[in-house]
Amino acid sequence: MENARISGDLVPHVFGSEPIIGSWDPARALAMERELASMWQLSFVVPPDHETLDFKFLLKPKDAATPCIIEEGPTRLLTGGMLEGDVRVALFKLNGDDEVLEFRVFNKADIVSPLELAASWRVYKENFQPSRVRGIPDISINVAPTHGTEEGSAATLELDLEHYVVPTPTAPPNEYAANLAATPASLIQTGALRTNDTLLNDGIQSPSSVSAGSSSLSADFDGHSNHKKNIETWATDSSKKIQTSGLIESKSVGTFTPLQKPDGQKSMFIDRGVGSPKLPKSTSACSLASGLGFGSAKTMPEAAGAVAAAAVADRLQGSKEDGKLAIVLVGLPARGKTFTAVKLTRYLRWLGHETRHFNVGKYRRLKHGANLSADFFRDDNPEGIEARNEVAALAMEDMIDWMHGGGQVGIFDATNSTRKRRCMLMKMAEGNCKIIFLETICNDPSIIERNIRLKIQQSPDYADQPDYEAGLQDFMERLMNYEKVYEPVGEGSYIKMIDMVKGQGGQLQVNSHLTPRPILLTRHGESLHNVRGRVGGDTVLSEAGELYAKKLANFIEKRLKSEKTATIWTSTLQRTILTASPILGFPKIQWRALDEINSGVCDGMTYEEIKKTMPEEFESRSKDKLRYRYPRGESYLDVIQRLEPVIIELERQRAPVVVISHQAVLRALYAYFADRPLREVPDIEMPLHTIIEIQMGVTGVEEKRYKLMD
Ligand SMILES: Nc1ncnc2c1ncn2[C@@H]1O[C@H](COP(=O)(O)OP(=O)(O)O)[C@@H](O)[C@H]1O
Ligand SMILES: O=P(O)(O)OC[C@H]1O[C@@](CO)(OP(=O)(O)O)[C@@H](O)[C@@H]1O
Repeated sequence: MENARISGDLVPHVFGSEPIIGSWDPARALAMERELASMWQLSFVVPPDHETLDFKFLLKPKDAATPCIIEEGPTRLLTGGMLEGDVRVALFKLNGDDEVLEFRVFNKADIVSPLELAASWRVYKENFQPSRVRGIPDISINVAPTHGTEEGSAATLELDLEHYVVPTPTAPPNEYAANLAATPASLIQTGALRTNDTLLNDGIQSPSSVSAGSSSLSADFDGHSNHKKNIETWATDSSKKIQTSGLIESKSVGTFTPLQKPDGQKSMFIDRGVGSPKLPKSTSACSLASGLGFGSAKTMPEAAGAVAAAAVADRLQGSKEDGKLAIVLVGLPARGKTFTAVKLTRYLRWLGHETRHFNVGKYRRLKHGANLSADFFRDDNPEGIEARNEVAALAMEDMIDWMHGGGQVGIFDATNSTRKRRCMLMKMAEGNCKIIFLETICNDPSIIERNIRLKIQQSPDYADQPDYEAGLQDFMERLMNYEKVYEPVGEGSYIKMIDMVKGQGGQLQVNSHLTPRPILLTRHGESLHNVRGRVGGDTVLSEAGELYAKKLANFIEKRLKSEKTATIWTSTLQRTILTASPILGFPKIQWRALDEINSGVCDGMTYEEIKKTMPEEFESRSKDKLRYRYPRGESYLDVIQRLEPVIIELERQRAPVVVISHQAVLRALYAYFADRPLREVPDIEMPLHTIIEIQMGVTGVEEKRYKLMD
């Protein structure tokens, strides 16, 4: 709606037939947002086949005591996202009809993708119903600002967003960035580098044409682009960085290959072993893209499997200190191995593992150049096979050397498409590191086609190939050569990611010798408040509670005696800390997130007292115990939300954990492992003096209960 004259103390609203717009209650109308000085807007998602939405506009004065002003004329009807009939102006009579305010009305409907629609509508429909019980609503949508929005503050916002652009603070040099492109030591030491490729190295050794740390590079790119560039090489300590104009992705050093730019200029492409976005090379590439309907392709969902695989590898890895793990990718070309390797590297680093990505394709290009035809990859080309195995071995040597130097998880990125090759790698790993194979399998032709197009556009292998079709032809031949000899993984520890690339569906098959480890859940020993039936509080243990604490310590000593290590987690309330105190020999960690549900104003009361003194609270809680939030306290939903980091940490633990916590908290934790639905959480049986053992094997979750005393 638009009206240049409206003053700030009348806020346009929408009200009508659906609960989201107040079910015809002006007091619960939905406020419109001020887009511009004179434009107010409200946008929301409705299913395409939604029942007709009846609504009207109304103006709500800031002062709640003043009545709303409802627009003149019949109810407006919204069907399929569009207004029925003519979009008439909205007329409001003010000051006893002496004045009429007129708004122009605009209506625009966009189709949002089924994914976005389903996500937003389902989430609203199912989970985020405004809480119907006493207490603060779980969410409130578009509540009109109650204070502090001075008159027209939004209107003063400059529309030209560039006006607000500030320089991005420069991040300190990141030694990881060089990782992907650092020129492999094994190739430099063996002098195996191609001579006519000009190399910037990481300062280990400088080929004649470039002196490490030189401030300029004279490179012979096809003769006619022999020009000086202001460039600094990137020394191993990455203290220096490349500064130059015209370079693409100058975040790392590596081989430079001239890149065809549309205006015929030569610039330099850096081979980091991973594709980096480049300008399309020829119209055919564009037409193919649009032909595949990728013209408007949004970014594809992240490789979900990579994170899942990392979680498995993270558990396989064992305690961070001494584990060495090689994650060896397996898969045909264009199955997203490198894409997955990059995500895996980033995620495992985030988990705290010293991780590095070794891309064998990069070794091959460095040693044999980036312009090898499909023949090089034929299974009846002995030189090709010899050369490919040699660079794979060189990469594996580098990885093992790196591990001896402190590296923990190496991501070995190559097709590794035969049992013979994988056997060679397992032999090299013996005594140096564990190996887990990560096979990416993609059966979706549209994804494969998309990957191939991107590969030819982005891969260093085709950086010199100006003709997209020729590149495509060659790559398809290369693919055929690999398909002829490809042997799926069936040996050792492995994870198969099957069609997981779209982030929807697909499956992860894990065959690895993950030693399952137990998680022991138990409430604290009986507390003085438990004896008196009082909730919350922070009381000490009763005599029975103290006896339980001793029995628990004996139990844990026996149950975990074969474990190298374990940890004891408690809340910050003394009834759990006192329960843990007799346990010896294991580190104890106090989590505030494990504190009992906060009963707010009811803390320390019995249920009888609550029922007598706050009947409406008691009534509300018994009606919806999941969503009910104690005044100035928490709901079970609040407890569940604050337990997410605990769950993530429990999933990552490789050693047993003993969780000593509280009734409500343990109901929520147990529901996660036992896969119980949300609505059951507040009523799950969680008796005192009982230990629930959860065994998290690869096949699923087993449970066992020990009742140590009544
Ligand atoms: N899940 C994905 N989402 C988006 N792009 C992807 C995905 N997987 C692969 N790609 C793109 O497809 C191309 C081929 O993937 P790549 O990882 O290089 O395959 P491989 O290493 O198996 O040969 C690359 O340009 C990559 O960016
Ligand atoms: O949600 P309900 O069933 O009230 O159970 C939670 C209550 O359990 C109690 C005991 O009544 O927990 P705990 O003793 O395990 O700390 C109270 O502190 C807590 O408010």
